[in-house]
Amino acid sequence: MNKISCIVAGPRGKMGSEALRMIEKDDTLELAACIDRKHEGERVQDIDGLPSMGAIIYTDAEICMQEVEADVLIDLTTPEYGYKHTKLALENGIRPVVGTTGFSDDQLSELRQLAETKQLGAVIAPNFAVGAVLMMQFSKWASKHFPDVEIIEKHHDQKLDAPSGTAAKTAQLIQEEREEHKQGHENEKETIEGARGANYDGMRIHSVRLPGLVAHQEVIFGGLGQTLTIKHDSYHRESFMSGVKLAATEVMNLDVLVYGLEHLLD
Ligand SMILES: NC(=O)C1=CN([C@@H]2O[C@H](COP(=O)(O)OP(=O)(O)OC[C@H]3O[C@@H](n4cnc5c(N)ncnc54)[C@H](OP(=O)(O)O)[C@@H]3O)[C@@H](O)[C@H]2O)C=CC1
Ligand SMILES: O=C(O)C1=N[C@H](C(=O)O)C[C@H](O)C1
Repeated sequence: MNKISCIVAGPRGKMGSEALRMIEKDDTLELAACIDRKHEGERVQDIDGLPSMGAIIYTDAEICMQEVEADVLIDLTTPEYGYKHTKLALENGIRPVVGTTGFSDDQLSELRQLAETKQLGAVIAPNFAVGAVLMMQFSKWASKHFPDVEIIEKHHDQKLDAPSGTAAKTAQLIQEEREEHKQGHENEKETIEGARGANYDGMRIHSVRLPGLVAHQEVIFGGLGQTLTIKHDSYHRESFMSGVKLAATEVMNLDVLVYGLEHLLD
């Protein structure tokens, strides 16, 4: 069986380097090339801290995607470049698997449309950890019975986007499930701006950023005389890798863009 050949964008990053280690050990995936901001023309194995892999690094994403024969782009970069890389991949017949968070709704719609026009599979997943996907699904279900809900997400202090992609996706899933609902006191006033967090359709999202954290989320539901808390913790970035592999495998059988790993799980 042919291996699925992958380009990884962001190979020196916390997630990108973990993805390289996963691909190195995997029998079904292989690394075709990397896209980085530095190290043009060098090999992955020549970069400190990266696995011993011979793939070449490109700093120009367009040239990379035109020159390298690859099935899948795995993007783990920044919102700005992740969006550009995803678009380029679709334009060059390469299926994107995107973990990068922080895309706007308009960007997601545009990419969905492009994938449809090209009839090319794409997976954009704000969280590749199976436990986090279940946490989001359980939260969606719970909101049917407990419409009063707040989300607390906690991440390492190097994270660029807030709220996290996972929190935004959780809020969207809850919005789809619960009836139209106003929560909290109608005369509530913040005496310090931002005290009540971000407002997504009346749901509050609180973003904590601290060294020592990896990726954590609690969804708290309040009812009469009770609360329900649904919580997930990623303590290590290995937690995301079975999801990255699943997406890189399943994207080969898709001809549309799917948003969220839940679409690929039984
Ligand atoms: N879906 C999921 O399950 C998960 C998603 N994420 C998301 O993945 C993304 C990356 O996270 P993380 O690894 O923690 O972040 P890091 O900052 O550790 O890594 C990002 C990497 O991308 C590189 N980069 C920046 N611009 C470019 C470019 N133009 N071309 C190629 N590489 C570039 C950075 O280089 P430099 O250091 O030089 O700036 C850096 O090495 C974030 O959006 C995060 O939210 C994170 C964890 C899980
Ligand atoms: O930046 C991170 O670290 C993470 N980002 C994703 C998000 O924004 O939800 C997934 C996970 O929470 C880790």
